[in-house]
Amino acid sequence: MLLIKNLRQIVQVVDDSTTEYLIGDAMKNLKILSSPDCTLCIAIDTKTGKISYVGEENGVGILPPDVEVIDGKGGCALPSFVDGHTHPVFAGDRVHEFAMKLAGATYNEVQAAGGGIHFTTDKTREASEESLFRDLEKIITRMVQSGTTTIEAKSGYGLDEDTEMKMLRVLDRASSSLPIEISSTFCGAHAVPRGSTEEKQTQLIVDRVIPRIAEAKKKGELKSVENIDVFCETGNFGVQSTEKILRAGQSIGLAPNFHAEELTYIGGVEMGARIGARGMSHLEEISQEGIISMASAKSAAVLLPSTAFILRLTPPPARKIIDSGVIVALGSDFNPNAHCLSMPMIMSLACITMKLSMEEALVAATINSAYSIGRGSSHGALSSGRQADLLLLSSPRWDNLIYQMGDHSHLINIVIKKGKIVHRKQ
Ligand SMILES: N=CN[C@@H](CCC(=O)O)C(=O)O
Ligand SMILES: [Zn+2]
Repeated sequence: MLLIKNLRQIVQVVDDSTTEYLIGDAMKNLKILSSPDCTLCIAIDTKTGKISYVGEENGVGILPPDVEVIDGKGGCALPSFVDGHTHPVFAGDRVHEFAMKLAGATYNEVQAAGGGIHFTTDKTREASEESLFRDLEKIITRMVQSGTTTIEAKSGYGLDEDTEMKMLRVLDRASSSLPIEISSTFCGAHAVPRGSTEEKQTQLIVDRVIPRIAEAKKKGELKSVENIDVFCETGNFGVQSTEKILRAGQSIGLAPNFHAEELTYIGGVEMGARIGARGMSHLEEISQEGIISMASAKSAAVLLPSTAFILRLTPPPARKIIDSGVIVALGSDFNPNAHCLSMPMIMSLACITMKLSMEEALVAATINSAYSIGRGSSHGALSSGRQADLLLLSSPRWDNLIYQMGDHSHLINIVIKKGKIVHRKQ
């Protein structure tokens, strides 16, 4: 057993192991335990990696002789973050394009000139599997240090069969060997490769790559691939091609979780709701009908505040989306265009640019983002029976983490994944 004691505050988010998400006003009502005398504790069964008790120390019962104790030092505990949208496997960076965008070029202009995803695709095709893994390892170390212990992570910088498979293998290796949990996503429809067409790329994905993924899954390889993604956008994949690809993914057991209505409105959300997509990301240009359809389909809206901020886009109508009862999650969208992997920064941006309250931002970055990758009842909250994925902060209040924008490396003392310490501040 691992016992974390001397805590002043425990942010449980919810105190059961059945709730899968919070919507509307419930996002504001976090379950929080407080003790001015710092008598709160969390007990973890290290054999299962699950939480066995949350509450006052005097209620924990008889401790086993081999109990390991962590002193919470009067700080607070909260669930570690689930990052609902990342592109962490790639070679090279695009700092030169950042300068172009600052000078006024739009995302689509950069891509049309052969940059953007195409630039990163060239570099990623050239890179060896080993070097992609080593780069990913460094990124994941920084994600864990900033409090993230579970991510959704996409392929999508290969676009051809072999490089997409290479990226998925890198993610699979990371998921079994690095201290982070990965829900991998096949995103071979991230862009139409140079020299191809939307139709040809759609056919390639449906006829060749998806069957190859199915085969690999059947053989017990690619254990972490769970989702299928398409960049559904003008100039990339239209609604019809997107539906075809997502349905082909669904037929081999992948959950649709895709990019929709980021730069232009084309009706991707209405289609996604109709086919039961588990999540849709970006949504800057979502329609009123789209919002209503997401609420009734229980599709998570995975909002990405750093992307809208960096590209100077009008942020999605987050208040309207929340007030309409949609399940709202957050993601860092870490990628060579939006090079921010810190979920505390993402929460701060969500509060400032999208008008979320701090409570709503935390719900979106924990239980609701867990829901967007099918882990809503096991991750993203601190209650008995849930996975012991949590952070210990040096501050007495959890919300300092959002308020002290960019200061998370100072505030996060310890990160625990499945009952094991995976980061301790030096
Ligand atoms: N919008 C599409 N895909 C990524 C960007 C990828 C890239 O520019 O490399 C995103 O979510 O922001
Ligand atoms: Zn993305």
